[in-house]
Amino acid sequence: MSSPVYLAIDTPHLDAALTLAQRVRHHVGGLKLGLEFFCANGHHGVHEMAKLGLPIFLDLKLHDIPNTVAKAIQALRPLEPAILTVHAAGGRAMMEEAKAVAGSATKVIGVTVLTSLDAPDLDDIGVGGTPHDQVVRLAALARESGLDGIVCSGQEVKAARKAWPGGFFVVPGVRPADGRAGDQKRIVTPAQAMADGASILVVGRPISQSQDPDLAARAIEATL
Ligand SMILES: O=C(O)c1cc(=O)[nH]c(=O)n1[C@@H]1O[C@H](COP(=O)(O)O)[C@@H](O)[C@H]1O
Repeated sequence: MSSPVYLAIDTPHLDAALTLAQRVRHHVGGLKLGLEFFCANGHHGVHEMAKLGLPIFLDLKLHDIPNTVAKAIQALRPLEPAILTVHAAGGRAMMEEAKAVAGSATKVIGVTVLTSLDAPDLDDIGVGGTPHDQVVRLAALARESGLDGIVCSGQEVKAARKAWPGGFFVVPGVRPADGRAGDQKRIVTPAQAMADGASILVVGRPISQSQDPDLAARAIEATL
């Protein structure tokens, strides 16, 4: 079975991205290409990364009016990503449109509450309640809107999975027990996230910033 770990490729440099992905390709299950990579390398960069043969998760976190998001997704269709993200806070109509225009082989996933935010951060942007409550609320909305699943932290995935047993749950912000949190605020270990119902994990710096990325990927895999 392939690893549930998707490697976050957070660099604007295509050569560095290819080198890193080649080093770890046998110990990760897919590659996550985010805004930093896509803004610098566009469709060409995605095609180059896809040549490595791993599933591509295109993490653009689209968030705009329904028409604009739908048109953006149409423009991305030739890339046939396995996974594509939109912000669940964009609302029901936006998510419905997103799912309607995405290719049938693409899972459209709603980002709920970023793992870099905690309760005071939500308060700052006028969202009352806890991250947990907000994740559960947006997960229900994403499900009703026809999406395939959500992104949430490992602290909420158990509750989200319980409410949506057939959902696809993406968990970033995971850290090995001795890992550095950096800007992530709602972290759990990879093993805990999987035990609580994650479908896949997104791991960036614990692998990419390691002296030996392949060893770091294998060490994480061994804990699962
Ligand atoms: O959608 C994501 O992948 C995502 C959502 C979220 O809530 N938090 C989050 O960290 N991510 C992404 O997951 C990756 C985490 O990277 P590290 O913190 O370096 O492991 C980054 O590429 C983020 O863009």
